[in-house]
Amino acid sequence: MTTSTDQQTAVRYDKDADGIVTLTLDDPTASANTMNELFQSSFKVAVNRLYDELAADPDSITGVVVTSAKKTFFAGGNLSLMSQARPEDAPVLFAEVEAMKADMRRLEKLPKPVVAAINGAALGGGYEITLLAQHRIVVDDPRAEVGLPEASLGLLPGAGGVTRVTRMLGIQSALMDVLLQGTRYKPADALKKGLVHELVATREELLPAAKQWILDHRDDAEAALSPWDRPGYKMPGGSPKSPALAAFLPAFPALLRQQTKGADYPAQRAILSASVEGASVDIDTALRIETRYITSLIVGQNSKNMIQAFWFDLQAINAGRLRPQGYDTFRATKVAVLGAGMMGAGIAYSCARSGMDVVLKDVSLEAAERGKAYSEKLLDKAISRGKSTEEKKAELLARITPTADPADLAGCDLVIEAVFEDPTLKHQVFAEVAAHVNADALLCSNTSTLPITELATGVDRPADFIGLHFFSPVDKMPLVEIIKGKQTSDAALAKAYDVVQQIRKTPIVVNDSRGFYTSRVIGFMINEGLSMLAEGVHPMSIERAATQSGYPVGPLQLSDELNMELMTKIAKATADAAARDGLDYTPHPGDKVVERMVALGRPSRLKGAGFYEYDESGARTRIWPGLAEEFPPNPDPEGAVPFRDVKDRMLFLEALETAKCFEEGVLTSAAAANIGSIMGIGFPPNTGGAAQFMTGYQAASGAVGLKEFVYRADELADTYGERFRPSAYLRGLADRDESFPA
Ligand SMILES: NC(=O)c1ccc[n+]([C@@H]2O[C@H](COP(=O)([O-])OP(=O)(O)OC[C@H]3O[C@@H](n4cnc5c(N)ncnc54)[C@H](O)[C@@H]3O)[C@@H](O)[C@H]2O)c1
Repeated sequence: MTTSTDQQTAVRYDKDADGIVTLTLDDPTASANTMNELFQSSFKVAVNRLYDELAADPDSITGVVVTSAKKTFFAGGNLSLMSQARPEDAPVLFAEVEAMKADMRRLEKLPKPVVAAINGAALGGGYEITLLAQHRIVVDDPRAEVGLPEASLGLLPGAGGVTRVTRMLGIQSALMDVLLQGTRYKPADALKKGLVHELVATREELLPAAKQWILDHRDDAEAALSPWDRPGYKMPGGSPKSPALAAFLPAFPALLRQQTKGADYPAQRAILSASVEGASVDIDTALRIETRYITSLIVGQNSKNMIQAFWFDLQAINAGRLRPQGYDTFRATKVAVLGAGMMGAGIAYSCARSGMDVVLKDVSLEAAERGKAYSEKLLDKAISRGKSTEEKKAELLARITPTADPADLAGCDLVIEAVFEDPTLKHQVFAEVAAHVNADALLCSNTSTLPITELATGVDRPADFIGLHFFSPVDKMPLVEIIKGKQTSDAALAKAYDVVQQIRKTPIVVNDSRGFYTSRVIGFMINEGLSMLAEGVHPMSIERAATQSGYPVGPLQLSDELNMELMTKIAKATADAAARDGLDYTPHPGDKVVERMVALGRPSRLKGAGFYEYDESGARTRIWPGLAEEFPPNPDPEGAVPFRDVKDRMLFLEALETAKCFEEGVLTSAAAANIGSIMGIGFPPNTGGAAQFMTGYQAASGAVGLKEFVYRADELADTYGERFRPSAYLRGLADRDESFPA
């Protein structure tokens, strides 16, 4: 019997003959359920109705099932609205969140059992709704993930998530397993963690199982209470007042700093505080404390920056914003990977994993087989971790054919070249395979620095030639930079975009330039770090400034990894090309440091000697003590360069070069700059990426925007040199209150 009213609602109310009410979340105005106004008002109506019916007849309702009619159970908060909230909106926002949470609390306290029947992903706000239930059943489908990923967007689970998960799992497990990392759990793992109580195999079994649980517990008064509302409830692992936990608690902020390498993530700090402070007080007070923290995060700048990159930009790229429209989706079936070295081996694995047949070609069969053995090694590791099986391994390896014979490339509709970084050799290998692969095969080069337009002169079909820049290690790195040469056709670009998505990586698209976007820009951060070394900044200050800004590693470590011999070669090639094209080229002050390290025979980790010392296994042991003689640190720690400037100089120079890439048309989209810089070259994720760092820059005064960025860049230029001076283009954008193209 359906008793829904005709009025528009996002929460349908149906009662069956057993007195079980099913609340079905089903927003008629959108494809997914979110915490919009309609949902909030519909939820209030539904909860009021439950209480009204029970007031009239306490036996009229046996229990409540909460489920959803959408593909995902519930998609969470409304991020578009959140990213518009300003500091002055805080009081209104606080009241709105509190009102919503009051209704949620009423459902939780209903004197009848509530069961969540989770039919699809319940992340963030979705999982918070299920926490109101005393029993959670989820369909065992890998898409039905549960968890609270808010931290990855600079937010916290502020609709009761921090408070209830803390009470459910205890402070330590709540923070470490669920809240701080924002981990998403597949159903079986969620069951193991205690985030859900029961799995069913199919969607069809979900409602019957939920209703059965209610019928089985209809006479059990405790079943209607959440654990934390039951008499005698004790928090798992103890409350902050219990001596064991009290002794351990002071270590948490340090642990967090260690995890983030000292980088500032306001959301993680707020989660820690909300969890611990909330655990010391009654649940209603705890929920209010949580509301205070979420309000301050929503109106702050950090969440806006992170939401821009990790939500809006990623979504746009996945939906094809950077792909030319009007071309059919391309699916590669057989790929020729030329060169089975470090990159080729990884590319072969990634392609085979996505189902392509791979012909892996090197100069000898042995070299090609060594490349294939890399896939075997990765798969053995995955099996030992329970992430793959012998059958899957056999299946994947069977798709990779190692060879030295170009005739084996017959039928390939895709070519990815990854031989040595030498334009003549690259021309040669493309010429060698041209007659064997399909006449319309997409031709891609994985060069990391050579301009695509020049490389394309070596093939008959430059329109089908494109750069596909992978990052190392290929199997782990999520990004591929697609480089469009002058003659590359839109059709080829669309195909390349599809190929990257086919191998389940994220594409960014840029126009041709030496070093494209990523390789070009990261060099500036490294060089700036090294030039500060020459200025007398202590090497550890430089490394720490980088990691405290949110870079994964500092510029000295990065130089050792990248190999300074290679960096010298790239700098020389760049200078030569500039001279040839009659362009201005100012050597960077950091180049001298690199040259000196090479001359000293300390070029890289690979050679066992660089800025750091390494043991036999290749592990870093300490900064090379001789460095202090080569580049004596200023005895006054702040004397050379104040720490704030050490941080800003690296960030700003990388950002300013990003702006130059927009100016030159290398970059045409802020989404590409943000995602490319974060996922490809480790630009600090908490900034939202290199473009967002400029447009969302927050000055010490609290003011936000490109104008503030330009002002600070001018300050740096006045002190440290003209390379920090914003260009007329950037200044123009700031003056006109404009931004980079989305
Ligand atoms: N190493 C990185 O981090 C990285 C990142 C992105 C792009 N790249 C680019 O990828 C390419 C390969 O780099 P790598 O690090 O894998 O180098 P590598 O030295 O590990 O491998 C190169 C392979 O090419 C093979 N090769 C040489 N001539 C060949 C020929 N005529 N036919 C077939 N194979 C031949 C070599 O035998 C070797 O196995 C370079 O252009 C490099 O700039 C490297």
